[in-house]
Parts: sequence; structure tokens; C-alpha cells
Amino acid sequence: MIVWDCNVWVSRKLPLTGGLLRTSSAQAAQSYQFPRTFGADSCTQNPRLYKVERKVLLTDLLKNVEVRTLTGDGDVAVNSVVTDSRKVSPGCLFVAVKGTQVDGHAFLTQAETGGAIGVVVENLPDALSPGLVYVVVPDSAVALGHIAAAFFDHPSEKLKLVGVTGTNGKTSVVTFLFQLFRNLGYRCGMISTVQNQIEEEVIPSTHTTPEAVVLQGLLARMVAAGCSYVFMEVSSHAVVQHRIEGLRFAAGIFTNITHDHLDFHGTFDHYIAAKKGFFDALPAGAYALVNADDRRGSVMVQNTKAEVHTYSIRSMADFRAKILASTFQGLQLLVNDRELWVRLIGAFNVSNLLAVYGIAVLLGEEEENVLTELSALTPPPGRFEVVRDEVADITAIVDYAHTPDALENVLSTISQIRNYNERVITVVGCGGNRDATKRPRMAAIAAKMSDRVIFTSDNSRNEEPEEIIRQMRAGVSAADYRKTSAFVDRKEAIRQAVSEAGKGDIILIAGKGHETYQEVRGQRFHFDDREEVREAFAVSR
Ligand SMILES: CC(=O)N[C@H]1[C@@H](OP(=O)(O)OP(=O)(O)OC[C@H]2O[C@@H](n3ccc(=O)[nH]c3=O)[C@H](O)[C@@H]2O)O[C@H](CO)[C@@H](O)[C@@H]1O[C@H](C)C(=O)N[C@@H](C)C(=O)N[C@H](CCC(=O)O)C(=O)O
Ligand SMILES: Nc1ncnc2c1ncn2[C@@H]1O[C@H](COP(=O)(O)OP(=O)(O)OP(=O)(O)O)[C@@H](O)[C@H]1O
Ligand SMILES: N[C@H](CCC[C@H](N)C(=O)O)C(=O)O
Ligand SMILES: [Mg+2]
Repeated sequence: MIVWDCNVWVSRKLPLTGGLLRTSSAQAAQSYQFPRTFGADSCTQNPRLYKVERKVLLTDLLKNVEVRTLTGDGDVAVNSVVTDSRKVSPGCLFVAVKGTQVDGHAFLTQAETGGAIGVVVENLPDALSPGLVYVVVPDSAVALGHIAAAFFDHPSEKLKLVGVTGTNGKTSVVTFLFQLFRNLGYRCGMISTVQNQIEEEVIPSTHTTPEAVVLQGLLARMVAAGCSYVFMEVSSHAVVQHRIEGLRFAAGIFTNITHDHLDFHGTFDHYIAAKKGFFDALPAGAYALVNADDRRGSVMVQNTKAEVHTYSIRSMADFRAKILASTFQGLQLLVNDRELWVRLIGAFNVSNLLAVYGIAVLLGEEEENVLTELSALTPPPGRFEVVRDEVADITAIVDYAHTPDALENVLSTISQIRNYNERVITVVGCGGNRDATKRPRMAAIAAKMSDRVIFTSDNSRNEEPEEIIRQMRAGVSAADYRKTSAFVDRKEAIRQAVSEAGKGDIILIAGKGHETYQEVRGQRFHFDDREEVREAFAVSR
């Protein structure tokens, strides 16, 4: 067995063959030069699949990776990169990642049995198998990002990638950017909580920010489809787990940071540090656009190499707006002193719009064109989505508010635009196996800012829904407690809200937004707040 010290090792070069990929769309047709790939299948990559049929030399995958030792033949061809031993296939490279539940290093034998030809590890196992190439790295998750980027030939370098981070507003901003840039005539991609999209093609989303191999694969498909811009959400989990390692961003946006995900990050300071990590890694020449109304905005960009710009609805900033009128139909605004009407609701959406406007101008778009197009933007599904019972004159609002800040924002927006005699009935729950400290806070906000609150379930996962509701109700003040009741079954809770609503009343159904399932003990059942409230309206007549 040969053990290579990679500091002195020089790879045996194979001739450069470079596969050429063409998309079916004539408009998108453009050559897509892969790195040194070979084999009969190198020209048949199907951009519609995540798992493209291709082979890349292991040494080429490791070019940007800090390799401690390489044991075996680095010139083997790798045909896929896998992190789950249950999904290995012959010819793959298995990257062992330490997770929150188990350590991927425990599955090296399983990976080899499944046909892996190499493994990336942080420590060599006691007994080495002669059939495997071992690559030792200081951090497998970091290595994975670079390996995935190399496997797909660095797609982020072939387009302009804009990342959006923040506790709330990521999906909204990314969706608006995707709509705006398409309306400005560009081919675009989007990676978001609700869905991933390549122009018209919708690809279901499993995460806000997918894991590195899926992410790089998606970006490669976007390049192949001729996209010049991609807008993606960057979750704090993704930063900490290095899912975005190996990406080159043209710009980063910070929307805000408030209470969430403390189950994962431990403390608020760690949560801030995670988000800041995204800006720390932005390269010189990129833009960092931050919300100056959030007091952590300046911390986010204090160490960035990117060019910093700000937006604000409260103070002086590079991009600023003033709300002239706020109604159920939309907002009348002054954006950098130009009057504008948009079809969005709520002050928080003005902040989101400023982020969109600012980044478009920074990326070189004409201010006038951008402002004109802002009026055409529509919110993503499940964000302040209105379902009306016209006969009974009751308005239901389905909103993805699942943090204390988002809930407060939505309820204060409702209180600003409702008529004084209309009551607000809120239906809300909190997810299981997620930050438990937000439960009493969300409940307190709901009870304080609504006339009636019905607590219920929201993806209880592996927790008891009754216990989650109990923890929520513990946050409600004695004075507000009489306004509240609880129905564990979300369907019943929604029906109860409708049965209590009178003419003109508003029902806020918070927490699930676009979601079309209820997750209980690892199983997902179909459930859609919008369908449920429509049905409840129908049966109440
Ligand atoms: C808490 C969290 O982030 N978990 C993510 C993490 O899983 P994990 O750390 O628990 O993985 P693990 O089960 O310990 O396994 C460790 C490694 O061993 C491997 N393994 C495991 C078992 C086995 O038999 N063989 C094997 O090889 C696994 O494939 C993995 O590579 O790594 C997995 C693979 O990348 C992710 O799918 C998984 O997301 C789970 C499903 C999840 O719910 N994540 C949420 C919390 C999340 O990521 N949310 C963010 C933010 C949302 C927001 O901002 O609102 C998002 O970006 O979506
Ligand atoms: N800029 C904002 N500030 C505060 N709250 C917002 C903002 N934008 C949207 N919201 C509220 O937060 C909810 C979630 O918005 P959105 O889906 O855009 O956020 P997100 O950051 O993508 O959330 P997630 O982390 O779950 O993916 C909305 O339904 C709305 O209630
Ligand atoms: N991205 C958030 C979404 C929460 C949505 C809510 N419906 C829940 O399931 O808790 C999370 O995974 O924490
Ligand atoms: Mg999102």
C-alpha cells in the first residue's frame, strides 16, 4: 500500500477530455465544460437529474481540499459523491461526516460493501482495507463542500449567486429576486424553503439550504439551463454544517436576526456567529447588503471583505423607504424618494423589498426599471395568503410565522390594517423537536395581540403535542389566559376559529404557511391550512 503525502505528491495527469453538455432549450444552449472527465458516459449527462452520470478523478476533486494524507491510488475515477452509507453505489466516493445523531465514520465498512472506491475521513480506521482509497482531512464537512463543487465543476463560478440569510424574510426576498430578475429578462434559478426552481421547472425542496452535493448538483443544472442568476436562502444550519463551502457568492443579504433555532445553536451568540460566518467568507468584489434597522446588522459585516451597503425603513441608509399607506390591498411607498405602489402587505415586506431593490441596483440594474418592476412582485405561497369567505365576510390569513418576531410582525400588520371593530382570532402551534424556548414567547405574543387564541399542533415530530401546547400556554399572562383555548387536532382548531368568527373578523392561521403536511412521529400526513380553512368556511354555511 502506498501512502502519499499530499504536500509533495504530484498527480499522474490524464489527457483532458472535457464532456460537452447541451440543454434541450435552444435559448439555453451553451457549452458546459466539465473538468477532466472520461468514459463513454461523459457526454450524456442529463441536466434534469441530480445524479449525473459522470466520472472525475479523485485527485481533481481534492484540488481545493486540505488533505492530510492520501492512502491508495488517487487517480481512481469517482462517479458520485455520497454521505449516506445507505445510498452508496459502485464507484462512489463516501464522505464520512460527523452528524448530530451519529458519526458517518461508523459506516466505512457498509460503504465499501456497497461499492465505494474511496472514503474521506477525519481519522484513519485501525484496519485499512486494500480495496479503498483513504483521504484524511481535518474536517469532512468542509472537504465535502469543495469536493461537491469540484465534482460539478464549480457551477457557482459560472453564474451570479446571491445568498440571503436572516431569521425571517429569506424565502420572501429570494422569491422576489427570482421574479424581478426574470421580469428584467434574465434566466434564473431559485433555491428556497418552499421550492427550488429553474426558470419554469419546479423541483421540490427538502431543506431551506440543501446539503452540499444536492446544492452543487442543482447549481450545475441551473448553469446547464443557461441561468445567469441564482438566488438562494442560506440557513444558519447550512453555514455551521458547511453546506455552502466551495460556493462563490456575488452578493449576500442580511434580513434580520431574532429568536430561533436555539435548540441547534445553543445560545443566541452562537446563532449570530453562524450567520456572521456567511459574511466573513464573502470574497472581495462581492456585495454585502445589510438591514440597518436590525441592531446586529453592523456585527454581521464587521469582518467581511465584501463591499458593504445598507437598507432601512427607519433611518438613513443607501436604500431607504417610507410607508405612505398600508392596506389589505398593498402598500404605498416612497423608495429612495420615488413614489411607488406595491401589492405586498406589511412593513416587514417593505424591508424585504428594499433588500431586493438594493441588490438589483448594486448588481448593475437601472434604478427606474427596478422600481417599475417592484410593483409586479407577488409573495411566495403561505406568506400572508388570504382566504376569504365572501358570504360571511370573514378573512383568513395563512402565514408561515413560526418565530416570535414573525408572529409579532404579522399580528401588528393585521392590527394596522383592520377596522377598529374587527376581531382577530389566532390559531397557532409550535413544532416539535425544535427550539422549545420560542413556545411560551409565541404564545404570549399571540394572546397579547389577538382577541382570541386557539392553540394547536404544528409538526409535533417526536414530541407529544399536548406537552408542546402546555409549554406554550405557560407563557400566557394571567390577564390574557381567558382569551385562549386549545384543540390538539389542527383541523378542529381551524373549524373552531371559523365557528367563532363573525362578520368582518380576521382569522390568522400561523406557523405552517405553504406546508402541505403535518409531521407526527416520523410520518407525514397531508394537511394544508388553506384547504382546511376553505372547507371550514364551506361547512359553516
Ligand atoms: C439538525 C440537522 O441539521 N440535521 C441535518 C444533518 O443530519 P444529522 O446531523 O442528524 O445526521 P446524522 O443522522 O447524525 O448522520 C451523520 C452522517 O452519517 C450518515 N449516516 C447515517 C446513518 C447511516 O446508516 N449511514 C450514514 O452514512 C448520514 O448520512 C450523515 O452524513 O445532516 C443531514 C444530511 O445533510 C440533513 O438532512 C439533516 O437535516 C435534517 C433532516 C433537518 O431537519 N434539518 C433542519 C433542522 C435544517 O437543516 N433546517 C435548516 C434551517 C431552516 C430554517 O432556517 O428555518 C435548513 O436549511 O433546512
Ligand atoms: N423581513 C421580515 N422580518 C420579519 N418577519 C418577516 C419578514 N419577512 C417575512 N416575515 C414573516 O416571517 C414569515 C416567514 O417568512 P419567510 O418564509 O420569508 O422567512 P424565512 O427566513 O425564509 O423562514 P425559514 O427560515 O423558515 O425558511 C412570514 O410568513 C412573515 O410572517
Ligand atoms: N425551517 C423551520 C420551519 C418551521 C416550520 C414549522 N411549521 C415547524 O415545523 O416547526 C424549522 O424547520 O425549524
Ligand atoms: Mg425560508
